[in-house]
Amino acid sequence: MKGSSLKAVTEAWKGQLHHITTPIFYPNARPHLGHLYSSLLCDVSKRWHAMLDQKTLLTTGTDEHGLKIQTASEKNGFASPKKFVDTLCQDFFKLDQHANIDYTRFIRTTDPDHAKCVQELWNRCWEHGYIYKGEHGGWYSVSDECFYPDSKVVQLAEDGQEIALPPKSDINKSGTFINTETRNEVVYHSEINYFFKLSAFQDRLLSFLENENPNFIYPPSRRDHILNELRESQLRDLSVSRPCSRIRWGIDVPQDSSQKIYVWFDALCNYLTSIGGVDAIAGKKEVVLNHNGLQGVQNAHQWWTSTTHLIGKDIAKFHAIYWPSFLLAAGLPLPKQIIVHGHWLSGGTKMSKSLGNVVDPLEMISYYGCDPMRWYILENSHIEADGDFREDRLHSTREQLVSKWGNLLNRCCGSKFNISRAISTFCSASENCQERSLILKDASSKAAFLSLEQSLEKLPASFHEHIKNLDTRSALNLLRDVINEANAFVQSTTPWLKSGSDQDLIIFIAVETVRITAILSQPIIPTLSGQLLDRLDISENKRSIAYAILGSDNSYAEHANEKGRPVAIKRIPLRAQT
Ligand SMILES: Nc1ncnc2c1ncn2[C@@H]1O[C@H](COP(=O)(O)OP(=O)(O)OP(=O)(O)O)[C@@H](O)[C@H]1O
Repeated sequence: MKGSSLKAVTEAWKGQLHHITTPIFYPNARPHLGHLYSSLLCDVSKRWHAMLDQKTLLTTGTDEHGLKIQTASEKNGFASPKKFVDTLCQDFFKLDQHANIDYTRFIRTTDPDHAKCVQELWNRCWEHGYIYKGEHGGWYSVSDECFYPDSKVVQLAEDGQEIALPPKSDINKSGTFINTETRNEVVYHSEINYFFKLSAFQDRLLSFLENENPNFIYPPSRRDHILNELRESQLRDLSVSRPCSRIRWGIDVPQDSSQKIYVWFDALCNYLTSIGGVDAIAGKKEVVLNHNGLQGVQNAHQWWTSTTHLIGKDIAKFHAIYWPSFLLAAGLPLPKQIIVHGHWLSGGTKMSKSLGNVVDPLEMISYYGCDPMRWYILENSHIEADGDFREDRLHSTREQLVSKWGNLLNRCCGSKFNISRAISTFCSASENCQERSLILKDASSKAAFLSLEQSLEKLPASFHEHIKNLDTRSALNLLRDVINEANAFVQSTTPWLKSGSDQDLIIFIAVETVRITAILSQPIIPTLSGQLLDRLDISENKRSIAYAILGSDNSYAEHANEKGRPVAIKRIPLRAQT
């Protein structure tokens, strides 16, 4: 039966909650392509789930405390770290706005409700006996905001050669030491800190990830990576505070104002704050969230267990080991899932603010447009792999949108054809496609028609299968293939040399390809797909997933074949390299 697989999908998903989170980004420099990538995947996921009639939230924001911010603020001559982050977070707002990221809350860890939430989480862990005071000595990286064991540190000689770490007593503390993975500098510190009993959660986490919820970390390769880490090395208790003498810019430890809470404990808690806070999630109090554009969200507990964290692989350990442990210690439920994606590289290494090897997404958007940039990123990445940015490929992606999709639409909208007549004839026809195809005289045209009809029939459910796992590359390949198939069909059947129902049948299936692909691509390219649908005079209330079925809308395109209608997307040259 037509559209039955799509119906099964929509029925199963309808009415459920979907909360997706981006990591909160460190505003110590302007955002780059990597930040946009995480936000974009979340935006697509949110928009797709909304199309499936789910209630959705997307939360994002900035991680504004810690030594890195304090130091960068001083270095840049700001009067206070707050003034520094107030300035830099504007770039993150701007990127979201220009990239059309439809978030419901942009949380800043300097928001007053957040400080309260962090202290509540701390208090719960403290009351349950999972936080204690002790002396801490270790290798600390300011850049990575964490301590490393001796096994992950080497000394650098003056000529840059790596030397094995000398015994502790012989460590020349004025030498240069680096972490072996991130290559960032580390320094030896000994101080009084509060510790979190991370070691108490090793078995619990192993059993959870192995048996209770093997899909908690996606993709499986990332879960296996975390599982190996848990199996092979003993978790050590984690220092979760820093003395104020070293870090002034942070949230106070509730029991001890001489200490500030470790930035990761603070930052991870944003996910709780943004949907109502600890007590609301624990079900102790009811809150009504007034998120931007979404009034009156209730039941924080249910939202929390429907939460997916999307993160880059650089922060997998913090989300998959530390975060569940903090939550378990606090007696809170765990979120639904953690999805981990790969990195955009530049010169073979991770694009990062600290290294400065970045692509400025705003620059690309301002020249090539938001939607071509969105399509390019989503088609040229895969969550399991790292990727390289190429501006010439972005340009050719844009070219393809113009020459394939735009061309198919423009052909159908030519003044020789009458889409309105074509769809009113074939949408209301009682015969099935097999019978319709008989109108076409030659066997190869009939076969091509039936093949295209089948591709369109299968498209929505297959598209869903890929998008639900954020395999946007495969999803976009499906759209591209069917558009190519429709172009080839029009080219070979030459409707401009035909008339009557022969011509109408070709135009019917070609324009239906544009309509269905534009409906499905709304989460990917929200503006451009809207313009394509506008060009076909498709009413606003017929753009939902239920209309992504051949022949499901019999009342559009009344004026589509009139001359002088605006074109959705035009060609531009590759940007001149400066
Ligand atoms: N190169 C990248 N590729 C993909 N995602 C990235 C990349 N860089 C950052 N991100 C996203 O941002 C998150 C980290 O944010 P952060 O602000 O720490 O970025 P960063 O550029 O790595 O910063 P820094 O260089 O200051 O450490 C990652 O987990 C990921 O979601």
